[in-house]
Amino acid sequence: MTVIGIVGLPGSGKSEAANVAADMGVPVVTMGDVIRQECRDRGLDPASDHGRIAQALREENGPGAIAERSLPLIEDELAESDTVLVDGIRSDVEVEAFREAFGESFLLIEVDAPFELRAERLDLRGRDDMNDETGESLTDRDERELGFGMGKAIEMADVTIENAETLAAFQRKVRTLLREGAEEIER
Ligand SMILES: Nc1ncnc2c1ncn2[C@@H]1O[C@H](COP(=O)(O)OP(=O)(O)OP(=O)(O)O)[C@@H](O)[C@H]1O
Repeated sequence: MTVIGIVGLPGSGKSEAANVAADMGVPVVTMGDVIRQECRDRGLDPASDHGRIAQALREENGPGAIAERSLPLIEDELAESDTVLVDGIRSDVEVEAFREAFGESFLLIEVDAPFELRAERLDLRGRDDMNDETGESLTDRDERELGFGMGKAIEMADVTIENAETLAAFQRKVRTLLREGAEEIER
C-alpha cells in the first residue's frame, strides 16, 4: 500500500503530476472535493464559497480537518488500488495527519519549478505577474500559500521532482517515481 501526497507552490505542476497518476490508473483523491462537498452540505455554492468554507472547516475542527475528512475517501480507494495519490495538501499539519494515518506507507513528493516558469505557465505576464481576473499577483499567492504552512509541508517532502523542462520530461519523471516509489515501499 502506498499513499502519495503532492506539494509545491502554485503552478509548479501538481495537477499535471495527478494527471499522470490518473493516466496510469492510480486513483486521485482531491482534497478540494471534501470542501466542495461541505459547501453543498451547508447549502452553499462551491464556486463562490470554497475559500470561506475551507477556512471555516479548519477553524471549527482544527488545522488538520480537511486531511482528516479525506481519510475515508483515500481508504475507499485503497480497497481497490494498491497506490492512491492525494492532491491538495496545503500544510505541515495535513502532512502529519497523513503520516499518522498511513505511517511509512505515506510518501510526500514535492514538485518544484522556478518562479519565472511558474508565472509563465500560469499565463501571468506583465506587471508583478498579476492575474487580471483575481487581481492577485503570483508573489501574493505564493505568500498566501506559504502562510497556510505550504513551506513547512514542502520541507517535509521525501522526494523532489524538478519541473523546469518540457511537460513530457516531467511526465516521464513522475511515471518513473510512481513505479519506483511503490516498489520501494513494498520491499
Ligand atoms: N513542464 C511544463 N512545461 C510546460 N507547461 C507546464 C509544465 N508543467 C506544467 N505546465 C502547465 O503549467 C500550468 C500549471 O501546472 P499545474 O496546474 O499542474 O500546477 P499546479 O501546481 O497544480 O498549480 P496550482 O497550485 O495553481 O493548482 C498548467 O497549465 C500545466 O499544464
